[in-house]
Amino acid sequence: QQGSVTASPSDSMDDSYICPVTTGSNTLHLDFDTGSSDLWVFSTDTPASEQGSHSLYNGEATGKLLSGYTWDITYEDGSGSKGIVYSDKVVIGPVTATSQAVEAATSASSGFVSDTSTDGLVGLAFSSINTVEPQQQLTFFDNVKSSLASPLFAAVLKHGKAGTYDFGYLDSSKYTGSIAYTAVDNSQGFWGFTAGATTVGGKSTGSVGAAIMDTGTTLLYLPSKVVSAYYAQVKGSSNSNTYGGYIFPCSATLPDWNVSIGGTTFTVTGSYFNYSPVSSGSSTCYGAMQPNSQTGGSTVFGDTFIKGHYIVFDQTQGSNSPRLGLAKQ
Ligand SMILES: Cc1cc(CN)n(C)n1
Repeated sequence: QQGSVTASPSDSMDDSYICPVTTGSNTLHLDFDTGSSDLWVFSTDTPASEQGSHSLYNGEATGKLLSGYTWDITYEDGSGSKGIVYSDKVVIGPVTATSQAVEAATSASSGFVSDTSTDGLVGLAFSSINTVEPQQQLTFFDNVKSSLASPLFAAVLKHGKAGTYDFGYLDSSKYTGSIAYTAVDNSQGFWGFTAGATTVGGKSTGSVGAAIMDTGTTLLYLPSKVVSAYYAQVKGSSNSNTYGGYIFPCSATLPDWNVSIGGTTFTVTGSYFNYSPVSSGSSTCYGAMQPNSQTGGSTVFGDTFIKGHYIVFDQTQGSNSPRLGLAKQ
């Protein structure tokens, strides 16, 4: 099988990208996250006080309860959820997993409860970091990959408009030039890779090193040397204690940022680095490139980098030789 599902920005800042997913007989809007490995949903097992206006998965109606199984996840940004586990049919686009572990939330942190755009997450990192106990469960990709035309999926996310996640095939109409491949280190359960030299305005701004490709993270978190060298090219920028990161006048001209990955140079358009005003109506804006001290030292290529590129999460060389493919959209 193979196919595509629409990925829509959750808000005007491209905070996340959500896709329609049918779990059992209910369609929910889920955040596809290549930085985690649990498929969890708001459900009829979520306390009414926490259901908000979310669409709900009804495990009792269509699923098989995995008796005594539990899950509990905390993300890098401190958000989290936990609950019980069903096995059920999950359909994404035209791709079906017949017995997918659907993790029903019995508790979710306030950010999830109030984020009405997102009814849960689909973890697309490696199953080695799935949190279900006593028996770890497989991700949607791991469950379907042997039935896909090719064992891969591609993220084709866009700034301010709908893109897609494609499962099982490469679509040459969605990228330009050739795909540059680079080896993946999945020893920590992530799509880890090495990024190299960076430049801004023709000037070298240092090398990045080990990083993860994470569709579930909004911004681009880099070594402080690279970040300070970037904002040195942005008039009026500063690293604000008040706002916990680099800010600049919303009217500032933001230069493009270039990075070498897999022997090819990729560019993030400068305007993508204007995340949003620090508060509604402010003329001070918060940067979409921030130091990796904000992510516990991990360098994270989040949506700020991913949107505008064609990113392939690829196991065609075997599940022990995963790789990332990158191309310009
Ligand atoms: C909910 C969520 C997912 C991620 C990225 N893995 N973050 C930082 N927060």
